Amino acid sequence: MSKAVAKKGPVRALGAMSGTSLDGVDAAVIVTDGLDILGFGESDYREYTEEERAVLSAALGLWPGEGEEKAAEVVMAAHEALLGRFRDIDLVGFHGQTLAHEPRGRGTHQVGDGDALATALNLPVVWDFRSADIEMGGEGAPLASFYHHACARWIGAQGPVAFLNMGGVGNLTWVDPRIARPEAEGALLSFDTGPANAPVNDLVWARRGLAYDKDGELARQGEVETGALELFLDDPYFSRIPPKSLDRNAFPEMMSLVRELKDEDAAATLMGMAAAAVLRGMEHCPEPPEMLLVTGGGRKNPVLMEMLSVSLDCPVQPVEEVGLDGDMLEAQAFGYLAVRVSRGLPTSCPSTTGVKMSVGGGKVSRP
Ligand SMILES: Nc1ncnc2c1ncn2[C@@H]1O[C@H](COP(=O)(O)OP(=O)(O)OP(=O)(O)O)[C@@H](O)[C@H]1O
Ligand SMILES: CC(=O)N[C@H]1[C@@H]2OC[C@@H](O2)[C@@H](O)[C@@H]1O[C@H](C)C(=O)O
Repeated sequence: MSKAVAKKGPVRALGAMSGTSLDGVDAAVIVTDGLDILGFGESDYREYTEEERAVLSAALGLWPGEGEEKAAEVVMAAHEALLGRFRDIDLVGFHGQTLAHEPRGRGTHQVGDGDALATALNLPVVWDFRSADIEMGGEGAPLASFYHHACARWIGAQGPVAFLNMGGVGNLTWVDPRIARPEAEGALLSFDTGPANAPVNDLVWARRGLAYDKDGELARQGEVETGALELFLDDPYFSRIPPKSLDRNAFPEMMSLVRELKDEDAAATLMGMAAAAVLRGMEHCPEPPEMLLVTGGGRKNPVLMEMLSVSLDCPVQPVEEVGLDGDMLEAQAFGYLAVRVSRGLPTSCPSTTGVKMSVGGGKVSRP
């Protein structure tokens, strides 16, 4: 093991996440011993160009060997350029780009090669975080849950809180910080709530050539079509007991449900579906959280935040309200998880992914 990974105290880990909304790569430094957050460092972002996004979008659903080379090139070039800007890094946590996710079938596929990245950066790289969990019967997602537990302790939460990540897909982690170890029974419950921003992005791209509905401007002018919403909520996914996870395009019927609607109503309805999926998800919490802390791009959408606030009994706040960075939380999570993997600590457990027993997923590649 390289000296940097083996050293005992805190390390400066660089986490990188290329999420399901296909907007770009986030990278952030976190200082941690794999248990506690000891500090935060620099962060940076590399947006995908329109051409790159088109390549990634066309590769969604592909499995290894099915012609994903172009997507791999896009992902690797973006990561090498972005991660090369950072200095004094001990270890990299590289999530890659999820192209396909079928935990009960073919597994999960994040494109990107950790071996090649380790060589390019001359640093140890932890990657392929999800496969081991799936091999042991888990969903392979969500994985940020253990980091959310560290966040809840870092903000000094005294009772249960919930983290909601509204990226392309939504995921929720209920945390009881009074239980010190995340893998201990009762400390965590996590699962994907449903589609979040991805359907609205797809809609405004197809109809208006926009990457996303900025500040919910389009949705704000429309009305939620309740018939479509009810049909969407009939899907058995929402009553399934968590843990559970989703592929980005797991609800293809959403688009046909709004096909006949004018742009404003279609955007409002898709946003309403994302919010309603969260409300259904909240019903699975073991006890009501003291607050819902929202991370990911969706927290910047006032229409979505309003939909959540009016329907939930607890305060709904962006994570910035408690001193965290909602643009970088997932990137930090994969830095934190990389340190855990390098130290043999678990990264998921039965209540976060449904895995049979706690598991530390992830390969370590050295330069
Ligand atoms: N000002 C804004 N108004 C409305 N929506 C926004 C705004 N800013 C960001 N978003 C939405 O958030 C998305 C990006 O979110 P984020 O970066 O959290 O996604 P991700 O990391 O790709 O996803 P995931 O967490 O699912 O992997 C954008 O594609 C857009 O839909
Ligand atoms: C398979 C996969 O990449 N899943 C992502 C996706 O994006 C959000 C949601 O679906 C979550 O399950 C996960 O990412 C977060 C960061 C996680 O693993 O916690």
